Amino acid sequence: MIRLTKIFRFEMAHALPGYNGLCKHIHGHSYRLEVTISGEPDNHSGHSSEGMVFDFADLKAIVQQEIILPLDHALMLKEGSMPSFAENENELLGKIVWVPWQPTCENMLLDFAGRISNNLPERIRLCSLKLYETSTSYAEWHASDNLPVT
Ligand SMILES: Nc1nc2c(c(=O)[nH]1)N=C([C@H](O)[C@H](O)COP(=O)(O)OP(=O)(O)OP(=O)(O)O)CN2
Repeated sequence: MIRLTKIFRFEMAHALPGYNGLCKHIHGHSYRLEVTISGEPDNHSGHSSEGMVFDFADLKAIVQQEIILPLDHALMLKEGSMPSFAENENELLGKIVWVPWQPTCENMLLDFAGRISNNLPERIRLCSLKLYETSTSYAEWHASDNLPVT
């Protein structure tokens, strides 16, 4: 088994309503997301992906579609934390992503794990995610910590 990692960046604003500190206000981060998958290299000759576990380009396409396109330069807010009246009238509010959870690194990772896993072929496993919110703060999701209860 081999692990592959691809690194992504996106800019996003958020707020943590009810938080006892500055993060209760709308503020932005340059997020860095590290996505690690694992599988066995495909050594069937003649395929475009010969010798690869999974084409980095295919991993990029999944993460772009599921995470970067919807979240880059967006404002992520918890549902109910702000009236949504002006969204369609003001371009400044043109990219709000409403989520039912507090938009912390932890909850974002739980959401990302589901989105990425659902788009990977069965033979490829999502191993881990690492999300940097600042250069000194990051959260991690590991498949081994999140095994389904049987
Ligand atoms: N467990 C979590 N704690 C905090 C989160 C979070 O997502 N999970 N988020 C925040 C804020 O969004 C904040 O912007 C980031 O926190 P922090 O590392 O404290 O940011 P600083 O700029 O103060 O970092 P320094 O390097 O210490 O200056 C808060 N907590």
